[in-house]
Amino acid sequence: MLSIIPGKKVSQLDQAHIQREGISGLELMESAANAFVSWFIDKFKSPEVPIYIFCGPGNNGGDGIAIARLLYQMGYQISIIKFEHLSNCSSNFQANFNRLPKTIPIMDFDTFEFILPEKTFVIDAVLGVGLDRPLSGIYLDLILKLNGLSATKIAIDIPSGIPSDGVLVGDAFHADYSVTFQFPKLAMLFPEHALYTGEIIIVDIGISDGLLNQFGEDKFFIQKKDLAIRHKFFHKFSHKGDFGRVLLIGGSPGKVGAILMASRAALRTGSGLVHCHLPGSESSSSLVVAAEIMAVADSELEMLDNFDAIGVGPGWGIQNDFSFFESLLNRFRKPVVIDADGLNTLALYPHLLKLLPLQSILTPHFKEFERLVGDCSNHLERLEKARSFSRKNNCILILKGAFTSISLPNGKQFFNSTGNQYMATAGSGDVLTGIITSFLGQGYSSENAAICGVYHHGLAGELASVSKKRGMIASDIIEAIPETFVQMQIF
Ligand SMILES: NC(=O)C1=CN([C@@H]2O[C@H](COP(=O)(O)OP(=O)(O)OC[C@H]3O[C@@H](n4cnc5c(N)ncnc54)[C@H](O)[C@@H]3O)[C@@H](O)[C@H]2O)[C@@H](O)CC1
Ligand SMILES: Nc1ncnc2c1ncn2[C@@H]1O[C@H](COP(=O)(O)OP(=O)(O)O)[C@@H](O)[C@H]1O
Ligand SMILES: [K+]
Repeated sequence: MLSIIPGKKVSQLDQAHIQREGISGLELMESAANAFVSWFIDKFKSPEVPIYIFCGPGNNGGDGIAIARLLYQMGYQISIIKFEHLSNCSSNFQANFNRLPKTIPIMDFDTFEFILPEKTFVIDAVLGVGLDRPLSGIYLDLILKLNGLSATKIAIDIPSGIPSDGVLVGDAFHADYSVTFQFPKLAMLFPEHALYTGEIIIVDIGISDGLLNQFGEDKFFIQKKDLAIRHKFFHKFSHKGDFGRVLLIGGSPGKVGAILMASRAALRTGSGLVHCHLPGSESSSSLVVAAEIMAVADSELEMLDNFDAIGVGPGWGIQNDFSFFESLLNRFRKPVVIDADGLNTLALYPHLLKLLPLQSILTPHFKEFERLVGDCSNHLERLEKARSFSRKNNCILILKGAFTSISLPNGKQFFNSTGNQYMATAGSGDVLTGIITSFLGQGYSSENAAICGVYHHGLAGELASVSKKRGMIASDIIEAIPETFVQMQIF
């Protein structure tokens, strides 16, 4: 699992890597510059478009200088704009500066006129994780000017002005792409910064996962390679029972679709038997929900222990009479998945939280979460509250959105790397409930069900949106679930 290192520890991490590999800081900077350049030339093949690289005085600026040299040697048209007298710049900046071919134009910020051709690249190498205060003075002046340009804007490591682990105060560089070294910086995952980071590209500069883990604390970015080990594998003789018998509870007049989508998602995730309970149904014989889904009537809910996992909430309606929910939580002692109106009911009757089976999984979006814990002024506070909620209630808290976070009772937080904006469509959360319930029913631990669940859900959204884009609907995500297993070679 890729550790997200706090900004204040990055220079220690770099030092440890330098020592372990027996290389110099300059060589590490060269790796960072090479990693950036490989991405750049792969993405933008045309050397005709001029590139302006704005370099601050620290190592972020040093990266910019090294990148300038490498791209120049490949035939790109480069101009450098620097801020400080060389003697005020970091030693690796100076060393790279001295290696620049004399033919690269170098300008000082104070005399630079911001008249650029319409089609240009602007590369922000002004400030990186060394930012220690909000932008002001000439730095702010520069960033505001850059933001006004129509160029393609690329940030090195992090857009200048965004604090690596906090929330932006004032303004920052508006990047179309942020090419970040080795791991995403925490703040790049905050919704507040979406317009600043643009697309995030993580490039490898050679620091090992083991070393990252030594410097990491409790935050991780989920990657494809982390998934196989968390999955269960089935064999030729596996039978329906091995794949689990799950129950999805929800739906109410006008909102039956929500629980049906969750149920279909559970089937597509591999559940052996999927039952669906629509409250208020006296007899299951009159209920036809979908060919493969078995309807369960109120009277048939005596033997909850027959189920391997239960998911509750999609389309349920807020339960003004909480006695059914209370009895469910009292009688079913395996982890449950709670979403939507299940969460809203918990917010209304918080004493029910004490009845949650250990390691249950709650899947709120921001609004549902704030109904449970109160308003949050920013994402940092939301993440902190998610961590304490999970600890206090011994549950797994999945906070949905871009870069969905998964908080575990032991304080660890995982951030999902799959998914896209096209998933912001009615019912996609219901699909997630079905996927996670299915994994639980197949015998996955709650942690693995949550991590595999959000990853496959996001990947299904990506796959379905390839051809559908804005027209994607939640049913398309369900139909793409099988392809996620094929892509990841999980059979
Ligand atoms: N060892 C290396 O050579 C490597 C360098 N990297 C790059 O180095 C960066 C970190 O470098 P540094 O630690 O030198 O830090 P920065 O280059 O981010 O900036 C540090 C300088 O900016 C000043 N500063 C901070 N906030 C400011 C503000 N608001 N206004 C004006 N000045 C401000 C600081 O006082 C300091 O002088 C990373 O983001 C990355 O780009 C690494 O990621 C890769 C390895
Ligand atoms: N911009 C986005 N990027 C990635 N995933 C997203 C984005 N917007 C929504 N999603 C995902 O879509 C799902 C939406 O869930 P939710 O808000 O509960 O929707 P609904 O109530 O309509 O089912 C969540 O899993 C969320 O992570
Ligand atoms: K930067």
